[in-house]
Amino acid sequence: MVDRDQKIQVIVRKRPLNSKEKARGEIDILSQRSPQTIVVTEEKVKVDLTKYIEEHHFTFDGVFSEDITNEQLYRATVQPIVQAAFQGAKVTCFAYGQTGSGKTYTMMGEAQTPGLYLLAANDLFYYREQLYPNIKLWVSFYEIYCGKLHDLLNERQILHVREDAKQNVNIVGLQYKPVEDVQTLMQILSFGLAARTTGTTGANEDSSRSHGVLEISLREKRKAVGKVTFIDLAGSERGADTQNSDGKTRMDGAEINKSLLALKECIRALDQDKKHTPFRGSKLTLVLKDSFVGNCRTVMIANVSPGITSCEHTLNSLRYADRVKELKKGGGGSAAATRGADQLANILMLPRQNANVVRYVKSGEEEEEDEDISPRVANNAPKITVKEDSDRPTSKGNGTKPAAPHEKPRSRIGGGFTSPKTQRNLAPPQPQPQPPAPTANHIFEEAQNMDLEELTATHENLIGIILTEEEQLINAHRKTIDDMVDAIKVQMALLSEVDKPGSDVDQYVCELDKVLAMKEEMIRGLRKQLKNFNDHLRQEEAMAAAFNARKSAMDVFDLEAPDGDLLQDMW
Ligand SMILES: Nc1ncnc2c1ncn2[C@@H]1O[C@H](COP(=O)(O)OP(=O)(O)OP(=O)(O)O)[C@@H](O)[C@H]1O
Repeated sequence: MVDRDQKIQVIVRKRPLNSKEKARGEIDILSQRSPQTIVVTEEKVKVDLTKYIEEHHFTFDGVFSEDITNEQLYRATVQPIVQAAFQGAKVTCFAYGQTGSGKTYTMMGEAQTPGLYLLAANDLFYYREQLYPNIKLWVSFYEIYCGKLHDLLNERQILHVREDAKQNVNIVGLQYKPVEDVQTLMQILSFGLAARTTGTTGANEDSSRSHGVLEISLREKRKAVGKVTFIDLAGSERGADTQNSDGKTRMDGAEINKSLLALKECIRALDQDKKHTPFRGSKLTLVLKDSFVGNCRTVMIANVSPGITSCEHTLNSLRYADRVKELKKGGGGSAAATRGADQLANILMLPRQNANVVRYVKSGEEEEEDEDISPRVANNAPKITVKEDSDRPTSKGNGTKPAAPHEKPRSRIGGGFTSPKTQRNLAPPQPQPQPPAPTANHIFEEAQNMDLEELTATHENLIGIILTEEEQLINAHRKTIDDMVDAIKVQMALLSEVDKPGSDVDQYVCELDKVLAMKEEMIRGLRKQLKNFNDHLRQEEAMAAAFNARKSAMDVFDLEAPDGDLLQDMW
């Protein structure tokens, strides 16, 4: 039984051999030696082909065998900390593990064996009725799939993450549903689960490739009191989908890997009371920022499969869980990542993070320093205005400035296109010369010279950039369409004025020229962004090919593979 004040617990849960494994005659390689220890019996082969057994011992806060029910697991791990949510704590429970290891079974459960969601909900409603009648429960359910957030309770709407001035992370548009009883909560959950993403990979047809995040928030009036969050993580082995020929699957796998590594670092930071929590390391950790700071209780349940064919993945899962709680080694993985990032910047000529993204900035508007990984929402973006709009705020935020004295409207045309603001808006920005992107061949050659760890970190970094750029490109596209519509309105206003008797044709020519130049520039900017994105996609393919070539070479020469820790950190 867990101490209710314990900040972090790492638990291992072993599932029983399933019927397929039994039919294949698989042996069970996992044995629980004590309430805290588990041993993996790995069969190995010597160079002279004689077989031998290597035992791997692991110790955790708790180890639960295949005989344990969901309810017993809940009583021992999550129940002791659930009530803390009513006193302001953020209670978070992760289910980690290989595909098919029992994450969903643990979280959602089955008809006769309700999982942690339902068991916790029962207790939350019980506590509310008995002790906290003024507190209301709200539920949200979303998934993070390939770096994007989808609202599972709202037709998989894409959601954007933003940080406000106080550095609180908000998920814009996420729906929270009020729940008054367990039945309603479970109906909402079933609805959300039906919308969850599964995909097809080389390894398993039904593998879960998304992180599902269920949040039950406790609020008194409109004020947040505490919350309980369950995260059913994507299959941990998905991070190793690097052999796949499909770029999207590769990208998807790398994103999963990145998020799991970032998660590990964040939990370690929480446990070590570090001042800095690297929650920006992935979308998953960014949206969970709140759960890594302040009054938190975190449970990580590592689910493991017992069959011999799962040995490697099981060892990787246990090593991962071990490092989450194994606290005194100090983080070693980030140095390689930093080196990789430097190398990436050098080889690919990339500025760090998102700075490479071309953003269309109208003249007169300063480019903002913006660390927000989500792009601007089109509606908030500065637009070409049709109406005169003298009383608008003149802050940098909407791209306007006060009119200079010499910029008085020259035309009698009523449309806003003659306003000082419009004139400034319509002035095309100066194109910035950019060096040509290195070719995929060049990247491939350079990558061949990197050591495997650096190559991995560089590749991951590039994927992170690509995922961000993809989102930004799509948003820039939307914004361009909005701006184009506005530009058409301006042109229509011009036409209607020029048709009037006594109109100023010179003025018409001048204004039309500006609008057309602006449209040209918008398209040029978008195409530049598109090319940049496309270059990075090709570069990523080259790096994946280089990695696979290097790995095959290692396999051919039967070189000693890096230890499991390193492999886990790599992909
Ligand atoms: N502790 C357990 N006892 C009995 N059956 C289990 C247990 N854990 C898992 N199972 C069974 O194993 C199968 C796979 O479990 P589950 O779907 O929960 O895996 P998963 O880790 O969520 O996989 P994925 O990542 O693909 O979603 C299911 O049929 C489930 O019923």
